[in-house]
Amino acid sequence: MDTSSLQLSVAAGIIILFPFLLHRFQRRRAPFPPGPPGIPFIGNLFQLPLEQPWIKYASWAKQYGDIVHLTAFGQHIILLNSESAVLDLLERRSAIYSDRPQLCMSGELVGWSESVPMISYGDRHREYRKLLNEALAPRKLEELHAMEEEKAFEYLQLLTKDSMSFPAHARRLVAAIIFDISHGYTVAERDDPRMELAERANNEFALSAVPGAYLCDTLPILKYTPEWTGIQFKKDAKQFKKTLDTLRNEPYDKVKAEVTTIQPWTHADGTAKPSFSQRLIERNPRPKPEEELTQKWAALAIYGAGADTTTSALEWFFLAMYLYPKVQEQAYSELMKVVGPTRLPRFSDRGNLPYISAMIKEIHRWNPVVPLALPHRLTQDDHYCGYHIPAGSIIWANSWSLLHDPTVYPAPFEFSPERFLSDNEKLNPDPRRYAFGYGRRSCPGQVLAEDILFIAIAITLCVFRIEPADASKTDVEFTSTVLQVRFRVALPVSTNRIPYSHPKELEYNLIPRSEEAFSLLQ
Ligand code: HEM
Repeated sequence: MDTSSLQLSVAAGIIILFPFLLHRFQRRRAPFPPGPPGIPFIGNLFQLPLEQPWIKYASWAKQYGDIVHLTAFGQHIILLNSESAVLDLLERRSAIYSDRPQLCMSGELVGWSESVPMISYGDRHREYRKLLNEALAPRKLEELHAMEEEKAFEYLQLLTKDSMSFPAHARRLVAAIIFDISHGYTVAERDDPRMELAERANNEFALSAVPGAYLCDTLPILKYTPEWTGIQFKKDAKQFKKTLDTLRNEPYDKVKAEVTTIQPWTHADGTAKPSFSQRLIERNPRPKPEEELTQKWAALAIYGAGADTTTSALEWFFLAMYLYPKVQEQAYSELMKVVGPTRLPRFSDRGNLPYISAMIKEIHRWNPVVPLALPHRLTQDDHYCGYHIPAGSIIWANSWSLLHDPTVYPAPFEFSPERFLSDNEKLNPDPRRYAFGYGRRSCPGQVLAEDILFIAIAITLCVFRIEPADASKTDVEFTSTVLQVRFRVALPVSTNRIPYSHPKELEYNLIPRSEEAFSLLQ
């Protein structure tokens, strides 16, 4: 090669490689997003708020910008506080932002890391989502409306008998609908063993995910400690795993035993009620062990991820009704105009009840049940808005902050369904876009949740007026527990636990609307 062609080749090489080299150079030079200064090695661990972290995160955003960087023991944490950042990263770049962080104790040792919401992004997750999306498609869910109306009627009857236990009845209603869908199981009127098992599993998940409670989360090597040493965390893991395995296997195995095509030689009598599990078993009568496990986890996810969230939204509805009596009266008057006093509302009325629909949107906006979505995990280094976001970062999207931005939702702390009835398209976008999460991990149960909320809300308002027990008390207290567990343990918030939002307590009176309304329950 002569000198000139060598020079030419070098120049061409530089031109071709320049964008790549520049990108690498920028990437290496790019700083982390700004954030509050931390302590060496420990990072910002002690600054992470224990209660309602979304509020502190929103205030950091005002100080440092829409993308905030924190660390805890070397773990990078990124807080996203604007719509553009959330959608750019979690939706437009969802191929690399859809993983989940894992904990050693609750994830690996107890086994939750295989569950739909917690599993790492990959083939198994895609398989789960395929099964769930198929079963929870809007057209499929319409077939369930009659069953849901029936369960809502039962709930109203129980509420009439014992009006002071709304949270328990709401929880039972949601469980009754969900277990019917997932396993064709009928929940008992009280002390249902399967609901108790599910709550125990949730409780144990909460305990096993408490940051700092188990040293193996900080030093994963400890997981290899043999059981014969009698070490406590191994004993706890064994007990929690047993509960989780029972909850995943028993309901499914019961359906399997009832489907005659599987085991015609047993006493199975073909009595399996139509359900998600029953259809999976019939469609794939001889699954490989791996396929069967996938089916079991998918069936469990409907209860596991759907029950507490939907019940919480109903609690927020209750609270909003007694804090905002004018809204309640407006909803009631719409119901009386469309449904009238001589029957109960049905799904077929929904299209004619715009105020109720706006109220449900406002519940999702006013106090989103999952204010920070679930944590996403970035799988490869990324570069955004001039910042470097390292692979392995835990990403929290502050949905609460987006839903309380006064430039988008004026007077954001007011409960005002009217905001969704105005013609101004620029303001008050549909809050469900944020309340149900993002990208490839967004909630597959949204339509089901909306159905349950609609029927429970419409039917309650037709029969009862909800009043505060003490009208002078107007301040709301929140909790941000891991899950709403029976004993409502308030637990500190870690880098990758899931804070859910609940009202701390409900103090209300239920006043029957009329003799006529009451007689509808007979
Ligand atoms: C008001 C009720 C509900 C709300 C507000 C809600 C909200 C959410 C949110 C914010 C996420 C996390 C999304 C993300 O990581 O970006 C999620 C995930 C999930 N939700 Fe819901 N949800 C509700 C009800 C339900 C119901 C009824 C089901 C039943 C099937 C369900 C099943 C799931 C599952 C399986 C996931 C995990 C998805 C994945 O990781 O791929 N949810 N939900």
